Amino acid sequence: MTDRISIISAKLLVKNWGTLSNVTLDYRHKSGTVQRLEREVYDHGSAAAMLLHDPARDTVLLVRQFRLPPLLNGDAPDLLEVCAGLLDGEAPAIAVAREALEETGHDPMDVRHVCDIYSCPGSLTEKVSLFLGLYDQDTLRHAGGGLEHEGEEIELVELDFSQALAMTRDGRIVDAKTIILLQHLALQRA
Ligand SMILES: Nc1nc2c(ncn2[C@@H]2O[C@H](COP(=O)(O)OP(=O)(O)O[C@H]3O[C@H](CO)[C@@H](O)[C@H](O)[C@@H]3O)[C@@H](O)[C@H]2O)c(=O)[nH]1
Ligand SMILES: [Mg+2]
Repeated sequence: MTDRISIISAKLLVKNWGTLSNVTLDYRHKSGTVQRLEREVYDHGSAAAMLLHDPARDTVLLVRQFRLPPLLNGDAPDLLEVCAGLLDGEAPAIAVAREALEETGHDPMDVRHVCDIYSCPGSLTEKVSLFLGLYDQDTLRHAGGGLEHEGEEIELVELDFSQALAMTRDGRIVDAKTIILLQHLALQRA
């Protein structure tokens, strides 16, 4: 790994949809002291997400869907997000195009990689590749809505960009990847 860190063992706690492991490691502090630590890590693979923007009308196309963890944390469970999905072994650019089509029905144009983020680096191995893409009436292929047989029920929500940005400030948009992409678009035109 690195000369600061030695992985001693990784004990599999749960292998189901994702994999939860308890990792034992030796961490050498700057002082030279070596400390044995245990950390639980959840691995469900990496992901990709895309903000769809229509520059002519200055709108964005988001998706609203049920998310269990916010509900368990005492928040509203229907989150407004950019379209996104897990990689399923694909390259991020391929996966994000597939997810955009499944979830929004659009085959976006001029897709551009923005940055990669660790969504929760203390607990998850997941790295999310963020993209910006353009949509309009010519990129529409079908109604979208996600895959019902996988338990998805996705509502498409089109908003004026300024309204979506305001919603990141008043708590109506709380998903990190969505906030980052909306702020990226705002910075780009500032
Ligand atoms: N059987 C089973 N299926 C699951 C489980 N967890 C999720 N799924 C299913 O796996 C699929 C995941 O859908 P994707 O569109 O590929 O991923 P996503 O959930 O949209 O993930 C994106 O958004 C998340 C929330 O912000 C992000 O956490 C993630 O990184 C990614 O960006 C969905 O059909 C969902 O129902 C589980 O524990 N068991
Ligand atoms: Mg998804």
